[in-house]
Amino acid sequence: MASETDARKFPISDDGKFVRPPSTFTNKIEKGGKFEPEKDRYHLYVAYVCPWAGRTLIARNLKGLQDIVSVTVCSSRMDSKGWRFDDADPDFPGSELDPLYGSSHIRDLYFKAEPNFNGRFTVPVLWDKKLETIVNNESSEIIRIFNTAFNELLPEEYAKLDLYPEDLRGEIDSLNEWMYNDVNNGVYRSGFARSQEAYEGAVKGLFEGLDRTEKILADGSKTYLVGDRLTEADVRLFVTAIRFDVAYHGMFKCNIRNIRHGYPNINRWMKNLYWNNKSFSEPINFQHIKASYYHHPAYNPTGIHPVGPIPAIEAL
Ligand SMILES: N[C@@H](CCC(=O)N[C@@H](CS)C(=O)NCC(=O)O)C(=O)O
Repeated sequence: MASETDARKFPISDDGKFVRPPSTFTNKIEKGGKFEPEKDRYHLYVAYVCPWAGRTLIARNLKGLQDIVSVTVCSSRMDSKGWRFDDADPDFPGSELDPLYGSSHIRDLYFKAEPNFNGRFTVPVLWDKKLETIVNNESSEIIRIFNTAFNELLPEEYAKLDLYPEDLRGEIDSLNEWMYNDVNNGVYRSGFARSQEAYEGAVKGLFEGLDRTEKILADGSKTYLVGDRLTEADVRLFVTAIRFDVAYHGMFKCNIRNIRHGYPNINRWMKNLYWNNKSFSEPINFQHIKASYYHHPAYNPTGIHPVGPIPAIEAL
């Protein structure tokens, strides 16, 4: 794998495939552990463009953690040092300053946590204000932390919401596995492929994954993916589905079909979550999503981003 210094260049294998590196901070928050569940101790750094960060924002809302875990939104336009805060991209609306250290870039936090850090400077970042370090930078783990770690500090209605219920774990795990590879990461494997063959392999797998998802949701016009309850599986698919027509269809050449015309059941399921549940719609910023995906000099040198689709998501 080529070594990459510019944060906007993504890891590519010799045959042109996009290969997502594993996350590097994978601690838990738990009673009696290094990271104890406490109010006002943890801070989440995100970019609205990022679906992985989007998972954590939705889970934070669903679990009512807004007063327990604070959030900072950085600009959705990277530069050569990666994600930047408002002072490094002041013209970008809706981005914020780093309230903890006044950092200019997300990478400053990685170096604060680990001076010799040599991985990728990704969002989301779950930061510990007490020990001044990164707790976890893997969204699938952060949403599980949010699901359980703070339950004792939460009112009953939020504590009892379980996004990963014991009786559905087997089904959720097996769905997560192919859905991550084919769909959630499939859009990136299509968009960041550097050979025709790698792109075609990824995009075919992606649409097979969407076809499979469509069938699951068609079964009795299901409201949720697994069982009859909202689970993390819905959160994980939603963040990809909501970006699909707006960004992946065009920028990542995922254009065999789109969601609104090609997948009526995914569209119905997505619209229901977006329009009927504020936890899902609140962290969706279509302006950031478009501005960022189309802000890749290597893939879109003019930086012009498309006007459509209009509307970004259809009405119910
Ligand atoms: N496994 C990570 C992936 C996070 C990730 O790749 N985030 C992207 C933004 S969508 C990122 O920050 N990329 C910056 C880079 O790779 O330099 C997770 O799910 O949290």
